[in-house]
Amino acid sequence: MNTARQKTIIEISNLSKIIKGQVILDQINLQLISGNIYGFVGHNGSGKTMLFKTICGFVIPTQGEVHVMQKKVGKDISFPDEVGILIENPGFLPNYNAFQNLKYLASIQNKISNQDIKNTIKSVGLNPENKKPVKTYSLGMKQRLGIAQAIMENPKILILDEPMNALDIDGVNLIRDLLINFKNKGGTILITSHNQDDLDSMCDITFQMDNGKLKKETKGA
Ligand SMILES: Nc1ncnc2c1ncn2[C@@H]1O[C@H](COP(=O)(O)OP(=O)(O)OP(=O)(O)O)[C@@H](O)[C@H]1O
Repeated sequence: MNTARQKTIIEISNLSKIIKGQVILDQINLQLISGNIYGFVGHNGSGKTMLFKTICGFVIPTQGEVHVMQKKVGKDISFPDEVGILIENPGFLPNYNAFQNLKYLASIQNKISNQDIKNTIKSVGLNPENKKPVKTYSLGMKQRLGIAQAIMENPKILILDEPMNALDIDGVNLIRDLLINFKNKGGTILITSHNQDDLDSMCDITFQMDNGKLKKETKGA
């Protein structure tokens, strides 16, 4: 769906990544419109994480270009602004509690208040007053905190690699509602999952990655 208020938010042209002779991303072209949820599926090692890292400026393309909000990543900007990212395990400080960890990260930009941080922690089903250090958290609790870290500064784009990993059924439902709410307020989401049901229930468009190549697969709900 493309309405007058929606615009191209991510544009990828002829993107390839080759490491030690192995083609990891293979001439990817992609134009994403704001206000949608885009799902990416594919076998282990098909290149989903590498694609996300390239969009975030963590990996430099061998060939091709990535533009996020009309700025060329790696040229106009090193890392795109206003993007919330969850890729692999977020590196939390193990002896800090949830609030202290997010406060520490939020102090880099200093855009949000302590109350904003507490509200975000609550929104992912954690207790902002929990004083236990994050090293005592379960995998699912750490994952929820990782999602909180990605959304807390109210970015325009969310890039989430396997956000539903390790979540229980309540967690999956909570995060799904939170992401749909984010989209309904105009946000754009790129998300991977190995669970097709997770993606079908919220994605506008799903892409299939296969051996570094990308193709549009299905029109979701
Ligand atoms: N730093 C690296 N150096 C060399 N090869 C790498 C590096 N990072 C990833 N790869 C390779 O790139 C390919 C794509 O990996 P990627 O992590 O993007 O897959 P994925 O689709 O996210 O897989 P999964 O579903 O298992 O998370 C794999 O063959 C992987 O071994």
